[in-house]
Amino acid sequence: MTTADFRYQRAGYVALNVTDLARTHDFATGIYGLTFTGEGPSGERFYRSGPRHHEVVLQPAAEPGFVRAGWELETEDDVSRAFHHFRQLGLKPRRVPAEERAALGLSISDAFRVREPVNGVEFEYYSRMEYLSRPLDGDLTTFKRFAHVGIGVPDVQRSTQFLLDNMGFLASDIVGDYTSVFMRPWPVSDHHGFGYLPTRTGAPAFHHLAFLVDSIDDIGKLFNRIEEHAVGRAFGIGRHPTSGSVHLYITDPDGMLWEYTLGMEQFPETGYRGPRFMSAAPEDADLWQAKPKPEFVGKGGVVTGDAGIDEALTELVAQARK
Ligand SMILES: CC(C)C(=O)/C=C/C(C(=O)O)=C(/O)C(=O)O
Ligand SMILES: [Fe+2]
Repeated sequence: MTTADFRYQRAGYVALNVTDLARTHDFATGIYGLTFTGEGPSGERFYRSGPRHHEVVLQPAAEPGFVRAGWELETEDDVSRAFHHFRQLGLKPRRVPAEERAALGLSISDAFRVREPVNGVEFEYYSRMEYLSRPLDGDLTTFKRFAHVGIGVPDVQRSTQFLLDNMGFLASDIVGDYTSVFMRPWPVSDHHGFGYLPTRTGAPAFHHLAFLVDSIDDIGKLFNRIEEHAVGRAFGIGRHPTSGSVHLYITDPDGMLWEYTLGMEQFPETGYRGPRFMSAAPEDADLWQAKPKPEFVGKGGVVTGDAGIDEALTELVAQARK
């Protein structure tokens, strides 16, 4: 159980800024294997691996980076409780206007956005995303679902503590002296839906996104596809000691990291194990001794904005940073 009185259903989606939408579109569909859903009114493009309207949003921008993570809650009541929970905390949640919800496939859901105050990372909450019955494109990969996003931050421990204390997350594993922490939005069973990792810039930075795939064939085929198309490989094929998943990280045209992950540990709703304190020694970094390449630090910033963070939050932010 967490201290939050709302329940998560799944890690929903990630929105990214990209500098060349056409090139990243070709990467997302032709290399990574996602299906293009369509374009929104501001030129943003939606991509999916299954029936839900989208799991990735790509927005054209001057600089690459993370815009927000979307979280599906179990019911509309959960969305309402979450909204009041964050408002009571002083976090200033903002409702997503109806026109924007319609573009996001959320016409019959309430939806709001809120920034965690330690770093300004934006989360969106909703409960009902449109299902599309039309078939997926192609057969490059058999996906299970969108899995997680990783963000680099200056203070992993403080950042984690805020999510555990206030945002309904549980820690699954802690690497080193809070070098990285992998968290799950309770009661979602996947080992993690969100991770904090070291930042390469001193400021919040995008690290990677990941989708769960169905079989080792999907990982092997991606490995050969990236070689054929001269796409960069940042880490893998390997196996994470933390979630136990088989992984392969590749770089998109902006150098941002997209991971395939296979077979991660599943947690029960209650009676789960506590977080483990994992060794951060390089020789413990991968069960198959895969070595991260220099590109594994990632690329891209985090759009932190300042909406919702004002003087009323100074005390909360100061506490969270202490
Ligand atoms: C090498 C990194 C820090 C690491 O430990 C990654 C772990 C996992 C996992 O356990 O699945 C990730 O998904 C990840 O951060 O990509
Ligand atoms: Fe990952």
